[in-house]
Amino acid sequence: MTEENHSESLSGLIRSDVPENYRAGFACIVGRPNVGKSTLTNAMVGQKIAIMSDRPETTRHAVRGIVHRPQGQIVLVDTPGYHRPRTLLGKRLNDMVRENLADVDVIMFCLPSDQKIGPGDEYIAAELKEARAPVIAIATKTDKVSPERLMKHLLDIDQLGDWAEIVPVSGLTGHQVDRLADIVMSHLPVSPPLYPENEITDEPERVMIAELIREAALEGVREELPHSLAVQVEEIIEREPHNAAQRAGKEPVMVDIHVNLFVERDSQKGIIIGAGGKRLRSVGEAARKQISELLGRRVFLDMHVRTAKDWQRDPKMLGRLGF
Ligand SMILES: Nc1nc2c(ncn2[C@@H]2O[C@H](COP(=O)(O)OP(=O)(O)OP(=O)(O)O)[C@@H](O)[C@H]2O)c(=O)[nH]1
Repeated sequence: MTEENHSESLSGLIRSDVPENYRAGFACIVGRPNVGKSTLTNAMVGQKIAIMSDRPETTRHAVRGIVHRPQGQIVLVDTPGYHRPRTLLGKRLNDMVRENLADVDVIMFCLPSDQKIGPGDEYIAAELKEARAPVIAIATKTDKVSPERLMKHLLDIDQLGDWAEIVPVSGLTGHQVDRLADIVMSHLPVSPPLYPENEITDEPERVMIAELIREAALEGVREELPHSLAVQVEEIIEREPHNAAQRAGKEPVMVDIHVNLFVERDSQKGIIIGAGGKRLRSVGEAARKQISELLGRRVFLDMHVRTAKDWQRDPKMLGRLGF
């Protein structure tokens, strides 16, 4: 995005107390699955937004976090990562990544320190050669390796491409995260703030709710349900106020959230639901707590498990599920 674009669309947000050389813009985090993109996003933003997991390919949406600093603002786009496309879903994910890359001011490329650079990283490095934006190569998970191993990794990264900077960080301990934010900021255009200061994400609540439920539902059964679960938040309905504080708008009213969990085969329904519905109840309880925290109000969660055969290959179904 150019400086002109920023100031055109954001003239309404210019504030008098913004420093003269304030910078703001878009940054995108790329890398293979499981390299620490979500953890780094959360560390930079300072609040849990992206969904973390021990398993690859959970970040299916371009969740944005916003990093606020006195001297600037970084709008982070956490991408799903590159996949060699096998299904329509895989292809859409790659398209999303490309679209994001075309539109950012800085690209952050994560390469985990505890793993050697491999074909997956080389594939992404080759794609990034086409990018217009400067690329900052990041050695992630530095807390997991010795200084010697880290040094070797940094040299390997240097050999892999032409980077604006190479920065080692640990999203887990926070080591060097502030420095990384400063470096990213220095590559952004001079621009007024793009978002109000209290905003940490512009991702629709619906998507975040769906991600939280999907995470809870996959807990412990990922082996059986690798990529066959999709979550659709059908409706979010506010209840009538039930006390004086709620009527006066001093306390948020409770919300009912209606959700569909789609699996590909009937046999997979049982895995999600569990004997006598026991598992689904505990999934609901775990997700409800997190959603309640996210929305800052009490939540009633109504979940239905349904079969949608081959949803990953059906464009209409993918559209309905937000892909
Ligand atoms: N020790 C250590 N572990 C980390 C660090 N960053 C991430 N991890 C772990 O690595 C795993 C994957 O991290 P994520 O942040 O989910 O990785 P991702 O790249 O967003 O993964 P996808 O969403 O699958 O693309 C999780 O178990 C994290 O706890 C780090 O700095 N240090």
